[in-house]
Amino acid sequence: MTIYFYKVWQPYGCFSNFSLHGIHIEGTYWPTVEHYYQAQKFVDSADAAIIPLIHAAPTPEEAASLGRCSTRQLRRDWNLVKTQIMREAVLKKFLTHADIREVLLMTGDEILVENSPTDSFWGCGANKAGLNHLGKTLMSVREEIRNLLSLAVIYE
Ligand SMILES: Nc1c(N[C@@H]2O[C@H](COP(=O)(O)O)[C@@H](O)[C@H]2O)[nH]c(=O)[nH]c1=O
Repeated sequence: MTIYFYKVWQPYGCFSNFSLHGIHIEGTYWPTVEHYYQAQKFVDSADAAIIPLIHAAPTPEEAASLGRCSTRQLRRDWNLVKTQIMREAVLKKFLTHADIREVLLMTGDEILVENSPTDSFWGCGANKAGLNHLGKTLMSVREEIRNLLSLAVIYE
């Protein structure tokens, strides 16, 4: 059975990048994956001054709104690096927080889909045929954590 998620307050809301699960990456604490992801858009770009504002945004919605401003200049390699950046952040989130790691592992081999009606890159889009890269990232992270746990048992 496919598992759909989207908003934090809906079922499986902890799979949303807007869920309030902080991550430490390279010495910096980010309040949500969304804060980190939106800030990475501007690393080494002419608009890098926005990064501390995104970092300090009081909510992930505000972080996303700052990062989505169409007049700012994104880093040139953004389309090449964004899925890897997302994977690193999502992996860190589920390695850091044991309670939601259990929720992810309990989904077994079910297909996970970000049920975004507006995003057919990270989600499935309104027609449900989108690329679902966030769902794919979560499934890949689930697999990696399972492998890490089985290695931990072997070397115990
Ligand atoms: N969950 C969720 C969203 N989806 C998230 O938006 C991000 C994509 O942003 P961008 O690349 O700037 O279009 C990505 O983290 C995706 O999972 N968007 C929302 O407006 N509200 C929400 O509750």
